[in-house]
Amino acid sequence: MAVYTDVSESELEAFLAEYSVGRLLSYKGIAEGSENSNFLLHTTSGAYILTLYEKRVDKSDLPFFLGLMEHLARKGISCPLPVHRSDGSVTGTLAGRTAALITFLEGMWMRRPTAAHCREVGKALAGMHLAGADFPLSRPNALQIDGWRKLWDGSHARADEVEPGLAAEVDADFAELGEKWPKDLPAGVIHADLFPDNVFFLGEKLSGLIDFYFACNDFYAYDVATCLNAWCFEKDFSFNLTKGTALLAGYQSVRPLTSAEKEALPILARGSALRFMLTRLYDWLTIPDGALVQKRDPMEYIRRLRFHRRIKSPSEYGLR
Ligand SMILES: Nc1ncnc2c1ncn2[C@@H]1O[C@H](COP(=O)(O)OP(=O)(O)O)[C@@H](O)[C@H]1O
Ligand SMILES: N[C@@H](CCOP(=O)(O)O)C(=O)O
Repeated sequence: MAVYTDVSESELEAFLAEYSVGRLLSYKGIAEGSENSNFLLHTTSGAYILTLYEKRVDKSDLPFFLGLMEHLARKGISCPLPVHRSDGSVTGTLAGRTAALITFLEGMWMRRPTAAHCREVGKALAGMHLAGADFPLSRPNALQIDGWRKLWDGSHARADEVEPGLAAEVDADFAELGEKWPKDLPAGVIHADLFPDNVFFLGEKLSGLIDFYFACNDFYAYDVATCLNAWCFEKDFSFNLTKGTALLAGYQSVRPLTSAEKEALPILARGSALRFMLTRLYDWLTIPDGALVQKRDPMEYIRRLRFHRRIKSPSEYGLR
């Protein structure tokens, strides 16, 4: 459920009066998503998404996130476009929250992506990396190793409640990743959360990317590694080599990886699995049952971590 804040019709109409989007016809909360409150709106000029930013989004990051969507859309990437208000700004206040209106993207996310979808997502990710290269703003990745440590410090004492031995197992990952994490790879603006629920398709054709609220500056290959984790594992946690091959070939058809990036892929995939395991674990242990925030299973990413620890060569991901 991702409607944390209720919005009344009269306050929404007052908010919309600052936009040239016509008259409000209908609005409803969207159950999907986890960080913010989202509503689907229909007005006499079309469909829009209204987002009320909740407490996990730092408001000072909004110019980066919304500016990035605008920059990418201008460069031909299919993603939502923030709608400007009459004073030129892209955010206002609604129901006590900072809020923005963005354009509606057609399509749906794939619950069971195929290799063809993986290839498309690889191409789109590389296209986004190239298009973001001259975006003038930057935002450090708060979820790099120091950020992971903070999450781990808040979870370590109770980690063995999820699986006995987990605390020691993950301590060893931290030690190894701290030592082996690459220092210098091609970097720029990355999406950082390009999971299937953030990519829309119309049939097998990718229709757009959404949810840029983790976007930041980091290694491009780290974004590729995140996609391998999110798109290429099956429900039984086996890695699907056909999907990995398709995703990496799709990416490289637009932006070939350097040999240093290829070599770093196993460690980046392991780090990315640890990052998502940690945010999930932290939420799992700290969010009370019955709260509105959607809790995701950290074990899914522990299983991926174990897979990456055994990788001997990047070719095991399907890299050519
Ligand atoms: N521009 C958009 N066009 C169409 N649907 C959207 C758009 N943005 C968000 N949505 C819908 O809202 C849901 C939640 O959006 P998302 O940005 O992932 O939220 P959160 O940041 O809270 O996770 C998506 O799964 C999708 O159904
Ligand atoms: N993709 C993350 C959670 C972030 O959720 P989103 O709804 O903002 O995409 C995970 O799976 O752990």
